[in-house]
Amino acid sequence: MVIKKLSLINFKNHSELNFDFSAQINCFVGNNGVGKTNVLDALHYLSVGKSFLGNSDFNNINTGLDFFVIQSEILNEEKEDIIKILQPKDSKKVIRKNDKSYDRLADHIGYLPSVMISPYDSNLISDSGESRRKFLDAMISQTDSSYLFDLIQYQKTIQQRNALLKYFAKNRSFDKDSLEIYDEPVSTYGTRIFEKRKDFVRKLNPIVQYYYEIISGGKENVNVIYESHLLTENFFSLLSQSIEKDRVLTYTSKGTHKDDLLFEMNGNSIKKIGSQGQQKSFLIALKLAQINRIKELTGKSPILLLDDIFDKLDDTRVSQLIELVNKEKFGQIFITDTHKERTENVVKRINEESRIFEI
Ligand SMILES: Nc1ncnc2c1ncn2[C@@H]1O[C@H](COP(=O)(O)OP(=O)(O)OP(=O)(O)O)[C@@H](O)[C@H]1O
Repeated sequence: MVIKKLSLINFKNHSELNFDFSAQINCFVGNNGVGKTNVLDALHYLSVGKSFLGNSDFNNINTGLDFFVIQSEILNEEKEDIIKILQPKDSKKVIRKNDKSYDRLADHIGYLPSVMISPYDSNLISDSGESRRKFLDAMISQTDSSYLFDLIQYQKTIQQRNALLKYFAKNRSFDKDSLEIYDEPVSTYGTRIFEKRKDFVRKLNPIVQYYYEIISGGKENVNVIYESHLLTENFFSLLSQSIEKDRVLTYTSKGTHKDDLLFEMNGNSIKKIGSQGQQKSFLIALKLAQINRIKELTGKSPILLLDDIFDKLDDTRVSQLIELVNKEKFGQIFITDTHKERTENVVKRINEESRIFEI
């Protein structure tokens, strides 16, 4: 997949902006706040239909205006597709491929896989389990559309079960049989999600270790560990054991919606003992492993979005990363940087065709 052209209208701070991309490396350079990351965010929209910053779509319309449009020409093997995303200020977002609207956003996921490496990745280490679960889900969804379907159904069913628990609490009543109606669907969707997450992390971990060793020069040993209540108990017994607790809490306390990823360095939590540089290297290794898995599972090279990547890494780590990017033949790459010269030097060292855009 190669993004050949991109046009933005009223997207964030850009009134109108057009790009003709290189099939290999594209760099956006300019001062702080000129809108470089916003261009990467537009590319992220093309991939998964939403902002990577988690903003509501309406907030991404240039302030005070009525709509935004992101349009792109994408080379999909031999043929060219036009992807258009339109967000009016007072109605639903529309995503079209070659003039045909998708019924559901989920149908578009996986068409143009992407991996973003950004300063916000540090939230993956510092935030609660929810952001790591979202990361894991986004990663698997890009390679497996039935996973996304199971996830949506699972979340709906858990919401319904929680609503019933709240209804019981409000009405000072309880009916175990009605609650147990949810056991079957929760268990079916949840167990499938669990199996896929477990398998994905099992295969991801050695690749993270491989990349971390290259980036860090083999100094520390890292691990990605999958944590789930389902590792020790099946779903039916989890639900029946926690029924009294759920009744008091008025929500479902056990299940795959509580899964987490543990990031370790030399057997300790990386959050506690990792320096900023080590954490950043780990996150890059994690993302490179993500690219590797997506490539293996879909046969597509995901587009790589590198936001401010060179800021916190020392020169050796930057060189190692560049060598890696060079050697592994990643897909199309988009980089932002405030230093034009640094970008030019980096790009020179990578033996690929490139374009630099001053924003
Ligand atoms: N909906 C919007 N309408 C107008 N401007 C917006 C909107 N959303 C964000 N912006 C502007 O976009 C700018 C930030 O853009 P962005 O984060 O892409 O900058 P950047 O070039 O990556 O900066 P840095 O080098 O600091 O990371 C800010 O000036 C912000 O006010």
